[in-house]
Amino acid sequence: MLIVGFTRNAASRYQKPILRRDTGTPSPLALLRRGPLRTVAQVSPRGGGLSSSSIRRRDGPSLHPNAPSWAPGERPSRRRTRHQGGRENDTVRDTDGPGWALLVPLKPLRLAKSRLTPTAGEALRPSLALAFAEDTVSAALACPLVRKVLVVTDDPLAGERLTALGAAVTPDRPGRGLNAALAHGESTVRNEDPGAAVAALNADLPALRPAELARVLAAAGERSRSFLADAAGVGTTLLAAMPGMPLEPAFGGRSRSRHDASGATELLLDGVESVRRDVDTGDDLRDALALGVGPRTAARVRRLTAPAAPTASAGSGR
Ligand SMILES: Nc1nc2c(ncn2[C@@H]2O[C@H](COP(=O)(O)OP(=O)(O)OP(=O)(O)O)[C@@H](O)[C@H]2O)c(=O)[nH]1
Ligand SMILES: C=C(OP(=O)(O)O)C(=O)O
Repeated sequence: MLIVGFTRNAASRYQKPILRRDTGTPSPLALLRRGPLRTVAQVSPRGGGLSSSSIRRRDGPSLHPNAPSWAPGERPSRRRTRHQGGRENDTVRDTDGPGWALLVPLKPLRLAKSRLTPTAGEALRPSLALAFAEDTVSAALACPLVRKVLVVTDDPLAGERLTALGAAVTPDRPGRGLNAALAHGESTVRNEDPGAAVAALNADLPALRPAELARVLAAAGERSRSFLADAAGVGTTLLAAMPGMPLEPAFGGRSRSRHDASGATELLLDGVESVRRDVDTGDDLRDALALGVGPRTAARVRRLTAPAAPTASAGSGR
């Protein structure tokens, strides 16, 4: 009885008043299998797409530039990281502004990404949410301007996996929603490291590229408080504050206008699609796949789109 009551409370704690509708096609798996997705990814001019070969080969290399070339848990040095992204990272140096501490909030996986249920189904949705968070955090840690990633989550599995990647994890102690979780993360970071600039970054950016994040953070380093609008132009994927400036997060729904009204400067940058591309719906996921997603998301999507295994009787009708 106690367990049932706890589960209900936990669910209502993370419930959203309004859920954006998934505008995807009626058949989500068909949507992910459609031709354009594969074609766009295969011929991605940036070389970062999810190729059909990387879909097929279970352990094959991902073409995404944030695919780690180091063992899980082994944090690369900043210098090594800077050269990993090749040409994209060449213009970003450690001296471009302060070191950033990134706050990444993450709901318990069993509740996260509810708008992806029509696409992923109840069974795969939590692992897809985890894959998004792993690819987001992995790319953030590979960004040369980032000196720390603090994940705010109550989820034990996510905490374990993200710690193994090199992130710090703190529980969602307030338990009063996304903005309270971020305020908690901000005070934790500022107590430990008062000289850090702080930025909140959503955990649902599976196409995130370290070099694009570096461009956004370099621009944020020139303003006292700033934000980046999401791909839909309605929400926010990153909110940044320089040392000594309060973050004042106002995420949720139409947060772009709220952050604007709060006095934060909007970062009007081109070419940072991977930082804007949050994934809430099946349509968003298809757009992220076209940009090129990280290796964990690629692997989960492969499971989503894999044809059902033939049964023993199939093909035996000769
Ligand atoms: N720690 C923590 N993170 C949260 C909370 N609510 C949302 N988040 C995270 O904040 C980011 C944006 O969240 P939402 O889009 O509201 O939620 P979501 O789980 O991603 O998706 P939906 O369930 O479809 O709304 C994601 O990284 C979430 O995991 C919360 O109450 N606590
Ligand atoms: C939390 C936000 O977005 P979403 O709910 O679309 O992930 C936001 O943009 O503030």
